[in-house]
Amino acid sequence: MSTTYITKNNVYGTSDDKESRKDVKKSASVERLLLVRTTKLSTITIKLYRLMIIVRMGIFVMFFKWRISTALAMISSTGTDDKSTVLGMWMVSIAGELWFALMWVLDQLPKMQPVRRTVYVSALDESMLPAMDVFVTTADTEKEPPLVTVNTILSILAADYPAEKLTCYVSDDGGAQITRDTVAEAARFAGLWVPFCRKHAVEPRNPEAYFSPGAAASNGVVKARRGDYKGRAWPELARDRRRVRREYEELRLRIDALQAGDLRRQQRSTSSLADGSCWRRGTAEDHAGAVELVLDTPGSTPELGAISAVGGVGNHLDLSTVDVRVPALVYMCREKRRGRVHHGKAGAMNALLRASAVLSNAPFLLNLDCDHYVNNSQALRAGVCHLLDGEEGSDVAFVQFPQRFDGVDPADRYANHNRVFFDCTELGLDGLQGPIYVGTGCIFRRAALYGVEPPLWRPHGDDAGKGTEADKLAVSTPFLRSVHAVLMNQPESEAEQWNTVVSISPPASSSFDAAAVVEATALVSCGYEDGTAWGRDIGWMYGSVTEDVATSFCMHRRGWRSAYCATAPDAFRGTAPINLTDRLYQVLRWAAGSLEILFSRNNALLAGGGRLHPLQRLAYLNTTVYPFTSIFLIAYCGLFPAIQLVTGTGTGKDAATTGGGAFFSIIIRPPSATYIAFVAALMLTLAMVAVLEARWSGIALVDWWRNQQFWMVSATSAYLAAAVQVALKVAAGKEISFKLTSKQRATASNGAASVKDRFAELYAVRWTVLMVPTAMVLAVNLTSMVAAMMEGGSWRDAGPMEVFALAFNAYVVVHLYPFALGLMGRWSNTLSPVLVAFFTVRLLCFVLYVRIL
Ligand SMILES: O=c1ccn([C@@H]2O[C@H](COP(=O)(O)OP(=O)(O)O[C@H]3O[C@H](CO)[C@@H](O)[C@H](O)[C@H]3O)[C@@H](O)[C@H]2O)c(=O)[nH]1
Ligand SMILES: [Mn+2]
Repeated sequence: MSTTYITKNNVYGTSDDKESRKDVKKSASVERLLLVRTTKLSTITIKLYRLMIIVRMGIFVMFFKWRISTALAMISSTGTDDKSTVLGMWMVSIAGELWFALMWVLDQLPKMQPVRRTVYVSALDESMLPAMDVFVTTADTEKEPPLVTVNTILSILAADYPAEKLTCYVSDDGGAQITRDTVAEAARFAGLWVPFCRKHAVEPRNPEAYFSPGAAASNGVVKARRGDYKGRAWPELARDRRRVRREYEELRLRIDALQAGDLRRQQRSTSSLADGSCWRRGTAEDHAGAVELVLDTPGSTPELGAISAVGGVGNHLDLSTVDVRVPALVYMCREKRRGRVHHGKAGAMNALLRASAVLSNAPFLLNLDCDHYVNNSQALRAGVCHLLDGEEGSDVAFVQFPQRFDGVDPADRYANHNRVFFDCTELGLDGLQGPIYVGTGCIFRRAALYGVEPPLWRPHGDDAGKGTEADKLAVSTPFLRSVHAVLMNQPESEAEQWNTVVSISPPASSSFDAAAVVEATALVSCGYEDGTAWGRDIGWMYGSVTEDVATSFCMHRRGWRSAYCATAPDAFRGTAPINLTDRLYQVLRWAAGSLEILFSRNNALLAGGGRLHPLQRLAYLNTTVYPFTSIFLIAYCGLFPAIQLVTGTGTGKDAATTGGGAFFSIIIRPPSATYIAFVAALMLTLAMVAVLEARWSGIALVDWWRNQQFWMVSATSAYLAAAVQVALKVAAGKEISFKLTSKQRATASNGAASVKDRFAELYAVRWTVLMVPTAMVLAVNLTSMVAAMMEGGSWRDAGPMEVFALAFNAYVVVHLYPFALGLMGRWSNTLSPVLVAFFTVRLLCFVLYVRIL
């Protein structure tokens, strides 16, 4: 964990709480409140890590110097006839090696200065807490089950945050009546759920996760045990829990019934099209806009509940000592019309940004995908610490939390946890200008989304509002007024920061008036953005299906910083793709979105702005060019072995006489000691960097390995497809669509079922064309190896190219192996004998071949 997490009641705090509390007291009395403490990592491990990276870069330089000079010498000694072939082959091979080296450097350099942050949540005074809007996006009731969204909403409403300062907005891009109905169901259940959570300090505050057996253990929350219990009397919790659980079961049934009814209506409407509009506002692509107030903002004074009857006579829930207020809840569905571009999630977020501006207009907003629920009720407060942290905090545009997932198989076969990114890369970036925004679990400063400059770069005395011209972002007067209210409140200095917070925190009015709701509806019409700078300079960026990377790039370029906030237990948790096909399509969308950014005005190399930290620029370059690796990779592990096969031999002395073998006759030399030493040094330093990285970040080596393995799988499948998609977009203008990831969970959540049964769906084979290149690489590998085996010859005839191809083949196969296991179906978890045999033979071939060489 990068963040030591200190809470008010100390229930979830870490062991060194006492010491931190002393710190807080001391610093509070001396100067201002200490909310965040940042420490640079300076252990011996991190120093060795930096050293190793530099050493490896040194080896790269020497290697390429040697390689290029050898190549030049060989080319010049070649007969004029073969010169161009030889030159071409050398160039291709060296280009590939240079690319791999460059990718490694781009990935490593921004990780050299990681920081750790300690957040002092307990230092936050209740009255200091600013208002917060939470945006939840949902788009498709089939891929995003309403029950998942309902749970997310409930976890937000029950978060430990003043009820009058919190507003939850749900955006429904599908325009489905069932979503509207289930939001209303969530609101009704919240009346019971929120006070229950408050009364017993329940965690996590997502009913499904709280009630389902086994879930608590897997999401880092220690299940309430009698001994740990700090709230009211234990028997009372047990009783209340039973009652609330019964109500929750009924909520589930009602949602099931709504879904069944929806399905029936859908079936009917497909048979008679005229009926289609009565269950929806229209279709998913064509419907009217709507903003509806589901729960109004409560008053600012706590309201104690009563002893309410739940589930019939004699079943009472005593809420007479609990504040029963529930935060406001708004349902929103932006207008969609056929033939218009809606910009996927980014469009929905911008509509939310405007609609919320004329309603609650909170200075900070949290963005959550419909499956990402609040797992730690203190998360919002932890995020606020970063944003309110004095002068430094005022330059923070957003606070990103790590993405964590439920329902991933224990082996994490498809590298869903992405540990290297979330626990190494983002921490490294936090030491520079801040982490990259990753789409969900992120708290934004509203002003930063209106395209203004951070205070740090603003000329003194200049107010933030000046930078934004009205015609750039608005045609609506009430909206403009709300924007100005936010921008005028932008702090100029540290002292002002506190004033701002205090002046913003009490909500402007205790309830939204009808006129505001009408205005909000106008703001989510699909023509609103025409002729404005939305998506270009304002709000979430358009033009890429990874709107997150583009949006954060624009903010960092403007000089804003961001902060990383990893809490224990995890702040938010979501669902990961359930099977390989889904996962590959997810990776494909990310890769295509990245390349879209590369070919846009937000290109990390070309986009101006001296405010971007140079290493930050490298990090953005890395996150936008990486899919091209597929081309080099496939050339190396597909093309080179294939050439070997096509030319008949790679090693035979008669190579020169067979067609196309000229290349090998010249290049093939005994593998020099220099070459072997280089390969060994490069591999060894790679391994050492990995081990040190795992040590300083606390991830397991197996996580690192998963990442490598899945990188190889995606690079030989989805990345290639992404490159093709983007080529089509650039050449023929074919737009890339936002294909949603399914949030269906592995079916059996029964604690008793074995791992194999629980993840049966995950291991099931669902063929996708994306796997074709991967399968080809595997096939070419196998055949080339067999061919080489059968060929014989003397080791003196082998050249560096061959040794390299061999080493590379082995590397590829080792990495693809677990993927092949995945293809074999569910029983593969216990190492299928067929694949073990395949792998052994492959290794044997390798050993034998090397001996023959
Ligand atoms: O037209 C659309 C498309 C998507 N969404 C919402 O966007 C979110 C993300 O979609 P999902 O398919 O779950 O994306 P992931 O595969 O999980 O992608 C990650 O990466 C994306 C960028 O590619 C980010 O937008 C996501 O927030 C982030 O979770 C979901 O809540 C959707 O409901 C919309 O509201 N409207
Ligand atoms: Mn998702």
